[in-house]
Formats: sequence, structure tokens, C-alpha cells
Amino acid sequence: MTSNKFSVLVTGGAGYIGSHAVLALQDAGWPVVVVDNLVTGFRSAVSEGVPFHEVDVGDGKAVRSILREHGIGAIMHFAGSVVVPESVENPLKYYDNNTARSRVLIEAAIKEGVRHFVFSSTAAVYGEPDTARVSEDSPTRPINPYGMSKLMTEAMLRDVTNAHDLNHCILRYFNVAGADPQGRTGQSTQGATHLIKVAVEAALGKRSHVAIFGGDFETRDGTGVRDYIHVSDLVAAHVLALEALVEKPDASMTLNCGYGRGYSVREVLDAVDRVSGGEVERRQEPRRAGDPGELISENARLLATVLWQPRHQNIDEIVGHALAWERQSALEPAG
Ligand SMILES: NC(=O)c1ccc[n+]([C@@H]2O[C@H](COP(=O)([O-])OP(=O)(O)OC[C@H]3O[C@@H](n4cnc5c(N)ncnc54)[C@H](O)[C@@H]3O)[C@@H](O)[C@H]2O)c1
Ligand SMILES: O=c1ccn([C@@H]2O[C@H](COP(=O)(O)OP(=O)(O)O[C@H]3O[C@H](CO)[C@H](O)[C@H](O)[C@H]3O)[C@@H](O)[C@H]2O)c(=O)[nH]1
Repeated sequence: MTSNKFSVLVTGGAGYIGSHAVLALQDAGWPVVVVDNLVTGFRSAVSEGVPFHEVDVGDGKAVRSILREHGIGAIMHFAGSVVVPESVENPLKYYDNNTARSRVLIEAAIKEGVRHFVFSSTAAVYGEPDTARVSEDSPTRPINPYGMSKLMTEAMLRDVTNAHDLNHCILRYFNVAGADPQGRTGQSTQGATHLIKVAVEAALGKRSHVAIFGGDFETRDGTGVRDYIHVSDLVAAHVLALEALVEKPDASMTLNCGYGRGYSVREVLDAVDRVSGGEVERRQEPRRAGDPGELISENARLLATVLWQPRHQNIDEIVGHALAWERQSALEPAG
């Protein structure tokens, strides 16, 4: 455990995963500063006591002055654009926000002597893998600009780390879901497309039905299988990764974040029905372009490298926390 805790800059800290990371860092005793331009995030997702700067990570001058002002020792970089189909329609937006602006942020970090960098990457860097289970050594062949924009930032970080006094941890998330078990934050994304978010909205009558995209995959029930990771377990991995970077300043790492076990679309919808006590209407639709049948994380490296201990693997618990947040935010609209 690290004793001298410096301030950590969380970019995208007003977003879904970033707001959970802020809480996890605070719970572990790290002082936190947030930078977010609020393009998809919510000011209300960051508690009043946390220094907040409404700044774009692509504004190098502003970011450098924040790094200096707060004596930032590490950056967790969540800020980015996250919608895969949008990246296909507007690739330059993704190469700008996820790649070019990350370059500006990394340069600011180097210039201000930040020593550690944790980066939000994605299983989308693997594209359509040859095997259902993917390890960090599986080939990276993104099939959309979103995945490529993240892979390019990964490459940049590795090169920069070789040339400068900075180490990094690249975390490749599988399917992130759920919400803070204490109800302090959750996913407030507007027009969400992620299965569990869509399904809990339907369970509360905010949508008429859930489309099942594809019923003819080579999976146990023909629907897509994914490795859903509870957002609290994911952000716990970030705190452990930060501590590992501090303890071994010469080491950098790339780690898959998932449980190594998959659920089909139908199994997820069964869980939503069980937990909500209702029956969400399901409509079978054709496959979505670019969806692999099965995508499951090989997570041995995460378990061994940072001694991660998953706590919320139960699909009913993941769905239950997502549903609780959805109910709560129906009462208090996000601002
Ligand atoms: N949600 C997932 O399943 C998933 C999976 C893999 C990877 N990721 C990655 O995790 C990170 C967080 O995703 P999320 O689901 O919390 O999305 P989100 O949209 O809720 O959060 C992104 C946050 O970044 C902010 N932001 C965007 N561009 C910015 C910029 N240029 N400058 C400053 N702030 C900016 C937004 O306002 C928002 O608060 C992203 O980098 C995403 O690619 C998410
Ligand atoms: O309304 C829906 C939404 C999704 N699905 C299905 O549910 C599964 C999960 O789909 P999501 O849209 O929730 O997530 P993806 O697996 O497509 O992608 C997510 O996880 C990826 C990594 O696994 C990347 O991180 C990506 O950024 C992130 O959006 C897929 O089989 C999809 O076809 C449906 O049937 N109906």
C-alpha cells in the first residue's frame, strides 16, 4: 500500500466510469482533481468537495496550469468519445477526441513532470477475434474507428513511456455495467445503447422493448455473449493499477478488465426480469454490423499483476445496481 498520496487528475470524471473512479480514489485516500468538458458528463456527478475544472483535455495550456496548481502526480484518463456506430459515421471526431487530444494531454503530463498515467482502453481494440477468449497478447485488429482511435493512443503511450520519465497502465475494458452499490453515482448517459442500461430503462417503462440483435450466432442460445464487468470492480482495478505504477516506476502494463465469463443477451434479459419482477418485451432483430458472437476476457494478468479481487460478478447484482440507479435518477433527473 502506498503511503505518500499525491493528487490524481481524473479526466472525464463527470462521466459514467470516471465518476465511479473519483469515489474509489477518494475511498482509498487519494486526493482527486477532475477535468471534464461536460460534453456527455454531468457536473452533478462530481461532489462539491472535489476540485472541478470545466476544461477540454485538448487545451494543453489550461491542462498544464491545472497540473501545476494541484501538484498532480498521476493522471487517470477517461475523457473520450465512446459510441461505436458514431465513430463509423464520423471517424475524424474519434481521431480528434480520443487520439489527438490524448496526445495533447500526454504532452502536458510530460512537460509538467507527471510520473504515472492510467488509460481507459477497450476490448474493441481486438476487433473480431479468432477465439472467444482474448488475452492481452491476442492480435489487435480494430474493426471500427473507435477501437482504432484507442489503439493509436495505446501506441503513443508506449513510445512516450520509452522516451520519458513516465510509466503507464493501459486497461482494456470489456462490457462495463452496474452502478455504485451505495447509490452515489451511476450511468446517466442520454440515448444509451449498452444492453444492460437499455434493458433497465425498458424495465422501468422508459422504453417500449429491448431489441435482441442477432439470434443465429454460434453461442449457446444464438444471441451474443459478453463479459459484463461491474463498474465498481473496474474502478477498483484502476486504484490497484495506480498503486502498482507508483511501487514500480520502471514498469508499465496492459491489462484486460473482465471476469473471464460470459452471459448471452437472453441470459442478461432473464436477469433483468428476475431482479425487476417484471417481463421486458423482447423483439428479435437482425445482427448489428460488426458485432462478434462471443467476446470474453482472459483476465489472469489482471489478477496476478495487481492482485485484483472481483467482488460483484453476480449478474443479478450488476443488473440490480443498474436498476436501482435508474429508479433513483428517475426521481432526481441528472443535471
Ligand atoms: N462504457 C463502456 O462500456 C466502456 C468500455 C470500454 C472503454 N470505455 C472508455 O471509458 C472511458 C469513459 O467512458 P464512459 O462510459 O464513462 O463515457 P462517458 O461519456 O460517460 O464519460 C466520458 C466523459 O469524458 C468527458 N469528455 C469527453 N471528451 C472530453 C474532452 N475532450 N475533454 C474533457 N472531457 C471530455 C465527457 O463529458 C464525459 O464526462 C472512455 O474513454 C471510454 O472509451 C468505456
Ligand atoms: O439493445 C441492445 C443492445 C445490445 N445488444 C447486444 O448485447 C451485447 C452487448 O452489446 P453492447 O452494445 O452493450 O456492448 P458491445 O459489446 O457492443 O460494446 C461494448 O463493449 C465493447 C467491449 O467488449 C467496447 O468496449 C464498446 O465500447 C462497448 O460499447 C451484444 O451482443 C449486442 O448485440 C442487444 O441485443 N440489444
